[in-house]
Amino acid sequence: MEKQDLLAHLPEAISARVGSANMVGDRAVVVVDATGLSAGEREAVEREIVGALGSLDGVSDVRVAMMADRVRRRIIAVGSGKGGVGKSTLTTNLAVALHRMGIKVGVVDADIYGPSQPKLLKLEGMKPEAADDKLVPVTGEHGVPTLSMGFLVKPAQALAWRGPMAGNALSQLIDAQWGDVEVLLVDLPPGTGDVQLSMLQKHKPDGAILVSTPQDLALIDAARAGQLFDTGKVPVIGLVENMAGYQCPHCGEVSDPFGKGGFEAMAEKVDIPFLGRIPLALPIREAGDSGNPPAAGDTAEGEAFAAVARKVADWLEREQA
Ligand SMILES: Nc1ncnc2c1ncn2[C@@H]1O[C@H](COP(=O)(O)OP(=O)(O)OP(=O)(O)O)[C@@H](O)[C@H]1O
Repeated sequence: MEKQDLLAHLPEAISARVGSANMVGDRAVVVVDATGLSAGEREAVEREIVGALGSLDGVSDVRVAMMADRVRRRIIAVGSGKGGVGKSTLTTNLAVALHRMGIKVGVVDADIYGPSQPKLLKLEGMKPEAADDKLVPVTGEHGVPTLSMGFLVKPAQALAWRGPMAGNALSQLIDAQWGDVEVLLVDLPPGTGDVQLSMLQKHKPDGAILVSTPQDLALIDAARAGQLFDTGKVPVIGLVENMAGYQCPHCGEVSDPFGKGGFEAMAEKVDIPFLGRIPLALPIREAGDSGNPPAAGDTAEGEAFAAVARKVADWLEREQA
């Protein structure tokens, strides 16, 4: 029996998903594209195929293989020249904003020395389980599947880690059961260490977003020149200026203690797209502490993150095309 003969016995909705179907001796072997199907739907598809083909003359056994990982998953690394500039805050809010736009996004918190995604996404106390030797990301109320170094190790332990251990831990997070996640945002530790190297060598990102505060211009400029991303031939999607301008908690007026416009000019000079400006605003810090990302709401701060997310979505679309 040829593929067409076997497909003729399956409902159209199922045969449309069949990549290959052939007979190996008296066994029918069917490979199905299970992209986007839940575990229950996959079981139902498998039952139906076994039921339909198992009763045919000449078929004594049916094997169904589900190819769940046909999703073209893009990895976007979020990095910074130095710590404390809001890289984790941006990653969280970008993920929540992209999720609200209907993009299937997941977060890897690769910051071994200061994993903060469990707190930012209100996942503290949750633990990922393992299935088929792979971690299953946890998903909280913000709807973003997440895996964090914080789930694997205590920060004090991680301080003693050397390259290979950090690299292995990163691989466990990235090669996890991400299901139908299309975009994986990776919150990197600051600077250029073992995790970043491992990221470039083993899990080359499709693009990178750099975060900086306005007064770090010189630093990021210098950092960029020697940027791992450049040498690793990872396209920089753009720069985000965080803590730009101070928003008065009383009157809401924004002032610019570090000046204004220099960041954009710098982005232009080094020919990197400017993705947007996030104000230095008390609600952003408070939201981080309570695990309620502003991007989940419709405040001015939430809109600032949504604007960056729209540019990232544009990039994803262009890159796909
Ligand atoms: N735009 C902002 N307005 C006010 N507070 C902010 C803003 N962005 C970040 N913060 C606060 O600054 C602190 C550092 O932010 P965050 O942890 O996101 O930085 P990071 O670059 O990831 O740091 P690390 O190097 O520790 O990973 C946090 O307390 C966060 O709530």
